[in-house]
Amino acid sequence: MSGNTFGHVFRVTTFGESHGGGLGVVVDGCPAGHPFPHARIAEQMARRRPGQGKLTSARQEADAVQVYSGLEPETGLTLGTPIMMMVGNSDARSHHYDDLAALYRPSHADYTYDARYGLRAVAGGGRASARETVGRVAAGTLAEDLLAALHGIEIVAWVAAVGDVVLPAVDEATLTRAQVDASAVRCPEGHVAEDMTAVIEAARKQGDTVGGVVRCVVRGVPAGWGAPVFDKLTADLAKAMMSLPASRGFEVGDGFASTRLRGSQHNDPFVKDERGQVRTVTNHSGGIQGGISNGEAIRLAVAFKPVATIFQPQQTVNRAGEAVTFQARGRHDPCVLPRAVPMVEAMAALVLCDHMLRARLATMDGLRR
Ligand SMILES: Cc1cc2nc3c(=O)[nH]c(=O)nc-3n(C[C@H](O)[C@H](O)[C@H](O)COP(=O)(O)O)c2cc1C
Repeated sequence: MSGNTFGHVFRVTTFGESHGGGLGVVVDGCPAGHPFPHARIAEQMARRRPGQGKLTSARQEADAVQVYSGLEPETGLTLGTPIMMMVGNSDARSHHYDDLAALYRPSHADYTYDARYGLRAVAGGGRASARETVGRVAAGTLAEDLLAALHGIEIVAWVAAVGDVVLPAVDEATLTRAQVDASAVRCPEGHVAEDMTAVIEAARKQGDTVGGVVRCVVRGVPAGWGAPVFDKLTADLAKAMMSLPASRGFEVGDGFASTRLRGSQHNDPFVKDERGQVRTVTNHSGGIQGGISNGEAIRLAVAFKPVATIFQPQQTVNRAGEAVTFQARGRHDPCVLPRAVPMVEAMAALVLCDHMLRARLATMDGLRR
């Protein structure tokens, strides 16, 4: 397996390199008859793209998605056949990467790609570049649109920490993308967003980078999605999030903080609500128990590292193993957190859409039309 495909029923294969002809995705397993969400995909692609201001890489890419297959031309409905989406690369400055063929950037993927394949696409970092996520965000937004249409599901991610600046809490029941996008850093609390911006600006001026945490809530997932052993929702979400470039940690519910609680504090008591629905009073579990959704909001967090490309001299070795000093050039993100927000939303949508379709195949009721 090459590791370019994700999902079981709703399957995506991404393709393309950062400085090649373009990048995209083939989606296989999308149900027929769904109105293709062109506008929604364009919106999420705009939130993902570089060139959004001083906090992101200055590379200018329009990232307009072309759809090559899988839609009925007259109606724009999905045909149930593979959907191929692609964006071109127009602002690649490959000469900035000339030195990199012969040396290994510290904490980037040059050495490990060489170790794995014996060669690599040097310019722009090839598939190690976050440009690979173009295909994920396009496919994830289609998945999100299916989840919204069939179950009214809403997915909202936000920047919850940058360096030492931490957003204490938000109202996860009502938070909207508009509130998240009120600041360029994508933190919904104004004064915290300002502090985060200052930290990113300071890092950028020092030629350095800074990491942080994206949190995400998924509202409206019914009880009963997931699988009990290997393909637990927790496990699939962990794999999805940890497949994002620069991700270094993953939590569901209270995550690592749950280790500081007693069972008596962490347990989520069950009650029946006014509609006779089984609910929990609290949601420390993050909406998943035994690998299966319990009908509460799914709450997760992803930690992103301070990315590798800093504009300071660094010690490394070349392909011959000789010690050299490396000085980066080009356009890079001083902090990837604001752009990671739509990527986390997309990966959550891909996992949940796959499990929505799998849940339908799991029972006789789901199979009856
Ligand atoms: C939105 C986003 C933007 C990124 N931009 C850069 C960048 O400008 N420079 C860089 O060195 N790494 C960047 N990265 C991270 C690299 O793609 C990643 O660190 C590299 O592939 C090595 O993989 P690893 O960090 O997951 O081990 C970015 C990641 C994300 C999510």
